[in-house]
Amino acid sequence: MVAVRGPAPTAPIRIVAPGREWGVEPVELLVERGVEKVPSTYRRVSVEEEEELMALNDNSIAAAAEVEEEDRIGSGMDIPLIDLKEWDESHREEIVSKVREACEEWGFFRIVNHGVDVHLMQRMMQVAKEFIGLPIEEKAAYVGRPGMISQGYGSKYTIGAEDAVRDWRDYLFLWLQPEEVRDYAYWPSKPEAFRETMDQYSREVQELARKVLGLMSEGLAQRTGLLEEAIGEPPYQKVLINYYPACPQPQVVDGFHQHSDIGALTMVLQEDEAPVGLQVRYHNHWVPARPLPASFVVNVADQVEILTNGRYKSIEHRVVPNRHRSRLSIPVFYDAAPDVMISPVKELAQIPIYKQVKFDDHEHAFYEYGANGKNMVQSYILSNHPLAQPLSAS
Ligand SMILES: O=C(O)CCC(=O)C(=O)O
Ligand SMILES: [Fe+2]
Repeated sequence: MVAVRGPAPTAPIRIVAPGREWGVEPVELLVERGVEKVPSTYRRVSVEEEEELMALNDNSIAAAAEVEEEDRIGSGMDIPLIDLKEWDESHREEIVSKVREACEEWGFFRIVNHGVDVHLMQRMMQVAKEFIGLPIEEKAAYVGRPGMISQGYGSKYTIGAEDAVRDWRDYLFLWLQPEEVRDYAYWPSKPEAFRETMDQYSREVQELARKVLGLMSEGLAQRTGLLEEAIGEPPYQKVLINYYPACPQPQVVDGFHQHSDIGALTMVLQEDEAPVGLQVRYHNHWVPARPLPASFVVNVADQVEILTNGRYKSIEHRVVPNRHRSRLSIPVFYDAAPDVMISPVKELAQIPIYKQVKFDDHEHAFYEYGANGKNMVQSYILSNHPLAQPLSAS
């Protein structure tokens, strides 16, 4: 199986022999082999710590494991839900203030009646599922280049930290906008509808992201355009198809280790029938972002936190796998172009908290060292700012 040529590729097509160039073996293969204990490279909790926890919780090891898993799923809280119906008309003011409050307090919210065709959302999830369901030899044709920020199929982000603990996750990563950055060599040719669906999805979600940024700008400055202009034209767009296989020991691994997103804004489509996987940090709780049909989970990402001088929060989140079922998610990232310099917008920042950062440097640092909470954003806090000592928690 070789990479199938797509329309108008912008980079040389690489031909990969199946399974030959995995930077890291996909989690799917471990699961297929029926591992009962996760390999140590995936463990976030040592065997000793796990045993201690279990002994503390209950004499029954099995029950303790379940309790631990329940704890990770969080309590009865939920992220804000915003209905965008009539957002261009009578309800605009109300919607703008809900968006502002959600961005200030949670950094996360869910939107419904957002204007993206529900059937398109369902088709996108369906083609993603069909791609992930292909035999591993076929997916191997799209394996990403080792050693760089790469588009394609794989299981490991970090390119610098060789010994970084791995996430229980396989993924397909594609750059979507502007169209010149697409590398169609990595766009699956199966299922047949994948490319056309992704193309349409990319356009509709980008339009929605722009509108949501407009609402976020209005919440700050009574006008659209503030954040969109700072991010610049053309904005970039990337997509992940995240696949979290069922895990025999979900209590000791992360599907996606806690992180904040690096771009400006993320819009996540979750698999409806799947178990809760995404959890959002809210003060000292991990709050589950439960699947809700026809909705997107929207989150503020680092660039917007910096631009708004910390007023809108790019909040840490993580994904936990499930013992019995896999889960798919499709986040789309709205980012600045690599050479855009991001710093607090003057209009919003009498005393800037953050120094200026080039988006490219921020993005490279993320892929070099991997997701690690909010470490990167905190390192941009100006040393003479009161928040620098101690570092602000989000
Ligand atoms: O799987 C999810 O719901 C979210 C994944 C995520 O946080 C990311 O891809 O940045
Ligand atoms: Fe994320």
